[in-house]
Amino acid sequence: MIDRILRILAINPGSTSTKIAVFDNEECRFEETICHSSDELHACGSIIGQKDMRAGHIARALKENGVEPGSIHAVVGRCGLVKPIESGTYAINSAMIADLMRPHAKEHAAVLGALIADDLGHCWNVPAFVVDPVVVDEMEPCAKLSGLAGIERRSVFHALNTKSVVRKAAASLGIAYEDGRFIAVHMGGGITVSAHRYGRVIDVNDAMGGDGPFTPDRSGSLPVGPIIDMCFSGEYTYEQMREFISQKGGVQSYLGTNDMREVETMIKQGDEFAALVTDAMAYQICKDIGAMFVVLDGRANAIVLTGGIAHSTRFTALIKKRVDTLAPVLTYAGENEMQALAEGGLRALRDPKQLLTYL
Ligand SMILES: Nc1ncnc2c1ncn2[C@@H]1O[C@H](COP(=O)(O)OP(=O)(O)O)[C@@H](O)[C@H]1O
Ligand SMILES: CCCC(=O)OP(=O)(O)O
Repeated sequence: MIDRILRILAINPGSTSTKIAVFDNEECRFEETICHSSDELHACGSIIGQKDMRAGHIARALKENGVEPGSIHAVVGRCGLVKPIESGTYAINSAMIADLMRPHAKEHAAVLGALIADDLGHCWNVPAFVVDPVVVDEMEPCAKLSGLAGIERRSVFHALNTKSVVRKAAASLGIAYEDGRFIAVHMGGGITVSAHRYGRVIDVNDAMGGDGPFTPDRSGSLPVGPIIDMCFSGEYTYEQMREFISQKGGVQSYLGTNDMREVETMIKQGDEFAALVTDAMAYQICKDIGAMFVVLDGRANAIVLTGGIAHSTRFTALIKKRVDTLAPVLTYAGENEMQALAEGGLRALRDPKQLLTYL
């Protein structure tokens, strides 16, 4: 018997790009990354204000690639900061849309994945799903305590990509994801170091919360004392302080760019400070890998490096030299998010019982 071909549109909005792909079953028919200039983004005013602009690019890309909307069976989007939930594929419903419209959810472009998928699903009368949102929460109770009553550690990370690449890494080692212990390091705009034990992410730094290593444009964890002083100095607004954590911290604050390719060029041209900043980012990542190794009771099948920065062999070498005695280091440069979105959508279409409900 020949399987019916199911066509999936996958939508993945990032802070500076919108990736879209169309899959016929597991096979990618086309994939396109639409890069947005900062002028194009600023002209929209806010992340939510970018929705129509990004949706317009998607419509154009579908047309150019000869994909008729009527041929699509489901739309699957990356999803942003909704409530903490279990890993899986969720039907987009009114409760999710209401949560995506809350101010805190609008801080990251991933919110647009669900909103655009929902619009297109209604327009084409097909189901709209999200897969492994950034708020997948499988953290152990012990990992939730911050050290101050009233502040709980959050699970906000690259769940979609890291679960997908760790599955691949496990398969390459001949073990099931659900049977192994892995440390995944996603190194992109945000950097997260996650401990995967038997298929669950039991601890991870908060990608958006001033936690973990510094990144191309986020501060990561900071000494709290000086931050309190800055907050009350009268020199900075609330929004400026938030920006240090989410957009204007990290490499951006030291070197004036968040593009690690530019930083590599600076280093090649002899810029010693750029080399020091890069070394420090790798050093902080390694400290968190060490912490997650301990979270996994000192036993890991592999350390998996992924995300855009994993394309840099100079950078991955800086990490390997400190941690390759702990476990084999496997590199999956870039991300596997489009495939992971499509696979999540296909699972839900083929077996609707697997579809989870967002409450
Ligand atoms: N070949 C490369 N060498 C070094 N850095 C790279 C390379 N390719 C991409 N990057 C960097 O990766 C970061 C973006 O990673 P990516 O995973 O695409 O981001 P996001 O997690 O935001 O989707 C940027 O800082 C970019 O400069
Ligand atoms: C919101 C958590 C995931 C994240 O940081 O994504 P980016 O690296 O794409 O900004």
